[in-house]
Amino acid sequence: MDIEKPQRIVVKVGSSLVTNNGEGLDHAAIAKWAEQIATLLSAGHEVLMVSSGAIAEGMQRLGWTKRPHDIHQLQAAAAVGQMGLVQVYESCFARFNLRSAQVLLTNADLADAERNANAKATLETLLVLGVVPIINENDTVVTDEIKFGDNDSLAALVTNLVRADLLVILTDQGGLFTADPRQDASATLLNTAVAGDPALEKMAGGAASELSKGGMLTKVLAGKIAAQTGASTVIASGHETQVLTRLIDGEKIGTRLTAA
Ligand SMILES: Nc1ncnc2c1ncn2[C@@H]1O[C@H](COP(=O)(O)OP(=O)(O)O)[C@@H](O)[C@H]1O
Ligand SMILES: N[C@@H](CCC(=O)OP(=O)(O)O)C(=O)O
Repeated sequence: MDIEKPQRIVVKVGSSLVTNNGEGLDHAAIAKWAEQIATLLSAGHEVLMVSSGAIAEGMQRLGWTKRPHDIHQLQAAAAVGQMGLVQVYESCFARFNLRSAQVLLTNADLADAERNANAKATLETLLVLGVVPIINENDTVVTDEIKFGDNDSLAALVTNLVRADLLVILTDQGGLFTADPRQDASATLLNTAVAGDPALEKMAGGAASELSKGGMLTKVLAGKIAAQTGASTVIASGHETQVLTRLIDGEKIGTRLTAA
């Protein structure tokens, strides 16, 4: 690992990845990311996580098998599920003697100068303390993000906020394909592209399941936002073995969107 050049990295994990086929949170997967993040921290890197999964976990805890359409029920599920989400992260990071912290934000918070400055100062302080921030949308106070599954753009805004070098969006596909691989078997993986290229938006389709919302379009748009502060974005599969440590070691995995 390149300890000469430590990087500040935002890692976003989506609902499709953090949950176990509708059977609650995937503890084993979360433990593996925690282990890799522990390795990155000990090499001098700084890592912030943006994790979805509150609604999925809340539905599980409430015994709901179908995602409700009522927005307030979704908000209630997120409030229930967020408890479980941060419990799993806390216990997984504790295995590596690391502390984690719950940070709930909205796009509107980051658009407000005073709240933006406070969020930045808190996150910077957590990083200095060696604590891993676990960020999610504050679903109690917003509805748009739930409707559009916009944790991808929240991750990009966090990348801008803390001037991270890299945004890694882990999902259930190997990266951005020329078309949705679930619908088009001939789709091929893009290895690199320039963030903000409008052609990418045409390739990106919607989400895979009822549990996740954003699909690939919000990831491509997140790459465009992250590039505004010079960060590259990698979209890669969270199922890939040691994906985070291999990426930071310079291995080419998934799709890299570079800032022009
Ligand atoms: N061009 C594309 N390349 C890859 N995946 C795509 C593409 N277009 C649509 N998708 C879909 O996007 C899904 C990932 O988005 P989503 O389900 O919202 O994941 P997450 O919960 O990780 O945010 C994939 O499973 C895939 O079906
Ligand atoms: N804040 C919500 C995230 C909503 C969502 O669908 O996000 P994602 O799976 O990243 O497209 C949650 O934790 O369930």
